[in-house]
Amino acid sequence: MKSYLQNYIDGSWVDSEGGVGHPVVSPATEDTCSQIVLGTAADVDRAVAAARRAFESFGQTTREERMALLERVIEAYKARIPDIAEAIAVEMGCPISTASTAQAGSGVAHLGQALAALKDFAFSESLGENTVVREPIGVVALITPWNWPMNQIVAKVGPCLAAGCTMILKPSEEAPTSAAIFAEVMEAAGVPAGVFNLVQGDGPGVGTALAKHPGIDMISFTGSTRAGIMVAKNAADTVKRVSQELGGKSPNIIIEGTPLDAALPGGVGGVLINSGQSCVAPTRMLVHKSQHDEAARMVGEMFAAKPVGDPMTEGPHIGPVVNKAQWDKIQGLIQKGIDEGATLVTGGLGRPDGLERGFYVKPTVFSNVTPDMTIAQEEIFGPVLAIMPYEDEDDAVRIANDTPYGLGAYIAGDPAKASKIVGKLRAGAVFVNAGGLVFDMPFGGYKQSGNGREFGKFGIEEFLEIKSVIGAYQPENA
Ligand SMILES: NC(=O)c1ccc[n+]([C@@H]2O[C@H](COP(=O)([O-])OP(=O)(O)OC[C@H]3O[C@@H](n4cnc5c(N)ncnc54)[C@H](O)[C@@H]3O)[C@@H](O)[C@H]2O)c1
Repeated sequence: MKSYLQNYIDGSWVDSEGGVGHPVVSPATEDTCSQIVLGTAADVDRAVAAARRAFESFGQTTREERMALLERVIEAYKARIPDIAEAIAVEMGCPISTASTAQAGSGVAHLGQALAALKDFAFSESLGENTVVREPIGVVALITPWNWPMNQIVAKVGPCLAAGCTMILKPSEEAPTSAAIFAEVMEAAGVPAGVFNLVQGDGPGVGTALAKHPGIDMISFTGSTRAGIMVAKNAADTVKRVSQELGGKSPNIIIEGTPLDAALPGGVGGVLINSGQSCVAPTRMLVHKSQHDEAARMVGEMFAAKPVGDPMTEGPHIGPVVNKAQWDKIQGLIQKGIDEGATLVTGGLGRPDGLERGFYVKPTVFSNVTPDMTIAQEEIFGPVLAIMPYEDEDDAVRIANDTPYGLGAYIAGDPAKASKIVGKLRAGAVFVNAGGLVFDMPFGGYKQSGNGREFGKFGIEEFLEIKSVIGAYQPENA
């Protein structure tokens, strides 16, 4: 795979000022598959200066100009989907079929939704004699994770362009080459110099420099709650807006009496896709005590039947988890589940049979998990499911809400009964007999899962400031 040893700043690929090389390790082979250069605060200064200059004109563009630009970006993006998918599969281990469809494919969906939302977005509204105007906030830093790397990048870049902001992207150092290909997409689409900039780097280096930078108006952050808090603290001195899309531990309530053969597969698929490395994965399955043991048996069989293998081959299997640190963390949490008294239904410690190399994890199910256990509270980010028995509906809601997170919640069963629960769940998205993202619906968390909302018109709103114009005024960009 190609190495990317430069940053993309002010419309050109440029060397880092003082950056050091960083090997990208394939989680399937444990070998170096590519290399980037971790940028520096000097690179951030240069990118911010370019983005500030570009904002003077890009912030004044018309809706039609930005729509035409987004159309060009979509076309350029489509041409690179195979390259983006391959990069994702190699660098973070998502099997190539899912990397092509769900991962790389999501880029077209997000850019398309940004374009559709921009078409009739209300940038101004009259209030009596006066006018409320929504304007681009300015220069935005986009900090993204490795798990759905392109989905997270494009969910920010599309609305950011639509709003008229200029930006600096810092992708995860774990999945940096798909982001570099995305910068090539922006170059090919003719995005004006300085509007989109890419600075590769890690959290303590480039991430911190972005969060603290006085020339940046907003940080749009997706990642762990731990890092999101550090970003907000570092951004506080410059009073920049911080939008946080953070971790999750989503409950999946199986309503009492629901036939299990229909209710279970959706939740199982939601955990296993991407080897459990999805912020909104339904990783706690809440089952009435009368159906708990049967559900555990059935889910255990489904997990045991899931093949695990090479991400570069087509098929229904799952791949490895992203890196050794993550593999070690998951092993530690599986051990905690055993130590704290949960019932190990299938999977467990170590690699699956026949996979001695690569960060592969056994699809693992625990049952009889109680809310006080570590595996009921912490985001594991691996193919590990906790099945938790509940007494009655109130108990299910209490358990569902009993973590610091509030990203997603799932309900399987009778829609009338589900409807009574929806309003009691402290989560930013509730999936009723459904799963998967809907790209024009707002996406974001309650509680420590964050404070932002992304996707479509809600994504555009994130990147706008509100201006009151008191008195006679005729907006040009209504
Ligand atoms: N809510 C959502 O929309 C959403 C979507 C995807 C992933 N996530 C979450 O992301 C996490 C997994 O991703 P990850 O391991 O890459 O997360 P992470 O927090 O380790 O890293 C995310 C990004 O933040 C950067 N970063 C790390 N420390 C930083 C700091 N101190 N200052 C500035 N930047 C810093 C990283 O370099 C990376 O680019 C999970 O918790 C997952 O739930 C949330």
